[in-house]
Amino acid sequence: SITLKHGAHRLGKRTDKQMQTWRNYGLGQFIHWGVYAIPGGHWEGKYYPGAAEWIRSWKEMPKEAYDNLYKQFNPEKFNARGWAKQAKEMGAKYVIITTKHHDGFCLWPSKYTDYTIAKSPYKKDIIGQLVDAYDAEGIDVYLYFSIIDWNHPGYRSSLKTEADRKEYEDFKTFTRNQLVELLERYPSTKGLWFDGSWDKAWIEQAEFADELGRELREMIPGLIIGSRFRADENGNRHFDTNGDMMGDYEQGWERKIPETIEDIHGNDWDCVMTIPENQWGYHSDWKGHVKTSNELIEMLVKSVSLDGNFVLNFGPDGEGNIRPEETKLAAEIGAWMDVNKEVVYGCGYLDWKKQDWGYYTVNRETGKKYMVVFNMPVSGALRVKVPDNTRPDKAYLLEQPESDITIEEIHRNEYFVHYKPMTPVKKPFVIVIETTESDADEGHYQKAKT
Ligand SMILES: C[C@@H]1N[C@@H](c2nc3ccccc3[nH]2)[C@H](O)[C@@H]1O
Repeated sequence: SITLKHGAHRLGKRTDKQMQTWRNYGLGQFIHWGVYAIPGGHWEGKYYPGAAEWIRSWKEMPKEAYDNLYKQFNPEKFNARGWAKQAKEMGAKYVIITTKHHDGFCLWPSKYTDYTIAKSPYKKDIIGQLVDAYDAEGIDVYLYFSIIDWNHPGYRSSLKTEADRKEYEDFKTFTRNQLVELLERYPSTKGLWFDGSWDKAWIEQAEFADELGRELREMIPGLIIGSRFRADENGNRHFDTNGDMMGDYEQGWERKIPETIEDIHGNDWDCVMTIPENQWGYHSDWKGHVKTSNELIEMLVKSVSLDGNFVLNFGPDGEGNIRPEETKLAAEIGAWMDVNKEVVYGCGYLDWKKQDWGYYTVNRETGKKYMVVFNMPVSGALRVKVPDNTRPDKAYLLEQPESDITIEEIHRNEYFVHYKPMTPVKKPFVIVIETTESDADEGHYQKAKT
């Protein structure tokens, strides 16, 4: 490997308490809220086919019109306590809240720009209310911050001229000032979720970004920052020139989930996911497939089974309401978590061969192993392959600990867990499987000669 001044500053996972807490969350909530919720994906009767929070970039949206929307932002229905209560009931252990998206509108009264909530009819600090409400529910708060800022005069996506560079210096100072301001105002923040860091201009700021990250981490010991924040001195993002991840967890899984344990390269990671195909901010007319709670629960369990966190996005409307579709899904996920949360919280990857019926998770403290079943085989026989010197002794339904499910040995290190549900299976369910470390098997299985 080569020597880097601004590459990864740590190899391997962070082992401190704050990161252990992060690793054990399992389920998080993303909130995308801002003035883009006012048009909600439409303008003068025209439908915007892109992501609602990007409507300012649409050729049909006059920039002037968008940039004046804040003058009508007055979300009277906004109820931070209600949002936090709903997230608690869903089972979210952390929340990531947009402080400022690509449009540059600040949901907190920043003193470094007038383009903030303080200058809207609503006036009050939205971030402060959300931080207090989620803290009160015991849900850890993380702040989303977009480096891209279409409102700031010094922002550039690339630096072509000396004038660009001079302007961009002001933008860099502004960016640092806002981040320091956020951590000073909201010291209970556990981490920052950076976005919009793919511009050439920012990629060239390896030294500045590295120094800024150091300054922010000094302000809040244990602060958690993902791999999307900065590039190394050769312009490499997420992974430096030596292939080592920069930051505390991998932030590359946006609307996608790793397939195998090899895909995560031994790093912590989160998946951030939308309910429709690709809408983060409020769009009043979702087109295409809207994910069901069964699909979202499978994504959650698949993420946990591969040692990651799953963060589900909510996009409140211009009035401050959580839309009915999201309320319904939050309730359905919450009902499932009420019964099955122990297969998510504090759980991770079990190195048993993945089977078609679903996913294994294991509790990192207790070693308790779970089979989370999504696809019941017509036979009712759930195949389980165990590592050498491991013998499954007992299996029972998590919901009925007194149930005793038959385990049949069918081959060396291979078993059928025979389960015939009494009633039609409508939601994923969990079988707990207990094992003992047995000595080498008696060798009564003969390998074929071929
Ligand atoms: C977490 C998500 N990241 C932002 C985003 N902007 C993009 C531009 C191009 C490709 C992907 C993008 N994701 C989305 O607007 C949302 O905030």
